[in-house]
Amino acid sequence: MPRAILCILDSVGIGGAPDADKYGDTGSNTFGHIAEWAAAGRADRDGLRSGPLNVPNMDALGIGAAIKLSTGTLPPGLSATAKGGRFGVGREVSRGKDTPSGHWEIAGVPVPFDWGYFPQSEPTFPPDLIAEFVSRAKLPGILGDKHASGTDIIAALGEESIRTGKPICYTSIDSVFQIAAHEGAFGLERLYEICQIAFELTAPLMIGRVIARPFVGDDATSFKRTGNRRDFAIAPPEPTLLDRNQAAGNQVYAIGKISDIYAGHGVTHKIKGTGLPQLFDKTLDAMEMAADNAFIMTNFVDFDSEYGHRRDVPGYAAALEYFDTRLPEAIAKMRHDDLLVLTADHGNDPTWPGTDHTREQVPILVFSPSLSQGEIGIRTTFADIGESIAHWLGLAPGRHGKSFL
Ligand SMILES: O=P(O)(O)O[C@H]1O[C@H](CO)[C@@H](O)[C@H]1O
Ligand SMILES: [Mn+2]
Ligand SMILES: [Mn+2]
Repeated sequence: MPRAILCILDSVGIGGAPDADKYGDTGSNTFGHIAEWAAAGRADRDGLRSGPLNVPNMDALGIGAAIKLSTGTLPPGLSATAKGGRFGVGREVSRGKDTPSGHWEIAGVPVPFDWGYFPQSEPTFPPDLIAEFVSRAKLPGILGDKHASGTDIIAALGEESIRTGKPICYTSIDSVFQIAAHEGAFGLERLYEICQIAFELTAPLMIGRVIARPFVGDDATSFKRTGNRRDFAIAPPEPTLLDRNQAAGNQVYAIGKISDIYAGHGVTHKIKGTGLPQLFDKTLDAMEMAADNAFIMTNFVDFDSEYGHRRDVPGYAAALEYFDTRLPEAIAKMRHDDLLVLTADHGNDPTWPGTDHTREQVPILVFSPSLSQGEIGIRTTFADIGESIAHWLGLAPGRHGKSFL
């Protein structure tokens, strides 16, 4: 009986989105630019990595061919043809270039509405929203109240936050209200409690997520965010592939951020993890445990949060190379009728200006021991990924997208 394993390499875009101009992202290409920089010796870091990008396993599944299909250009060091599996390109119809939009559409539900966003001004949050938040959460006030990179704002305001008991509230070009506070001084449970209050206040503004960003450390030089991040998210507007597989009586393993991204809907097994090694281990564990017709979905967030937003090209390259070294373990564990799909939810080109996501097409790399090699072309919605998995698992077709299997 079939099973499906869907790996979201968070932010691993491959350029070429036809509407990238509306986002100021024309020419961005996360994977392609990393390969170019690596080939030019611009992704070297002592003790971490050096030289051309070394991803033979993803290349065999068709990453080079997918990038060529997406952009017309084959990045250096990659192959124009796949050696196994089916490769293609995903194009997003949802307007947001954010994590929930990408994930929901991949799971068969394009986002039909516009998210709320906070303006680039400072303060960024509506004063009445903050007044209500401070009052309901019984806070002495807040810090931040602007667009910021999470690591930078913790370095800048973390000490003051510890001293005053005021949490750091910030946003980005995504539909987010993020709250950073010290795990010890402020308290993790207290942080989650105020995030829940903020979520209730921001949901009517169509803000997609409130994100708890706990950190530890003694001062600006040692502050570090922990794996206790938690996303309080608006639920998808229709049943996703997760709901559909659960409703059919099957298992749904949600690994890493997945459960948060779908507001827990359709999840039968919620498995948390931190860092690429652990997330990969947990995916392999799930492959051991999963029953017939199970759907296993993992979000590998580090590509995005640790390297893309940080504009860290060597770090991103090393992360791709690490993931690639682990791929044969997943393939070795596959049963004859298991399906493995690698894709991404948006781009986050580390060579691009700023620190935000980039509007890109994404790779769709599909492999099963029982599937012949081939090309699936440029799919005009990410929902084709979810529909293909639904088809593989024997579920009835959904409302959006078409199976390529
Ligand atoms: O800079 P940090 O805190 O990592 O924030 C990033 O993480 C958020 C959620 O993925 C994005 O909206 C982006 O702003
Ligand atoms: Mn993402
Ligand atoms: Mn991100």
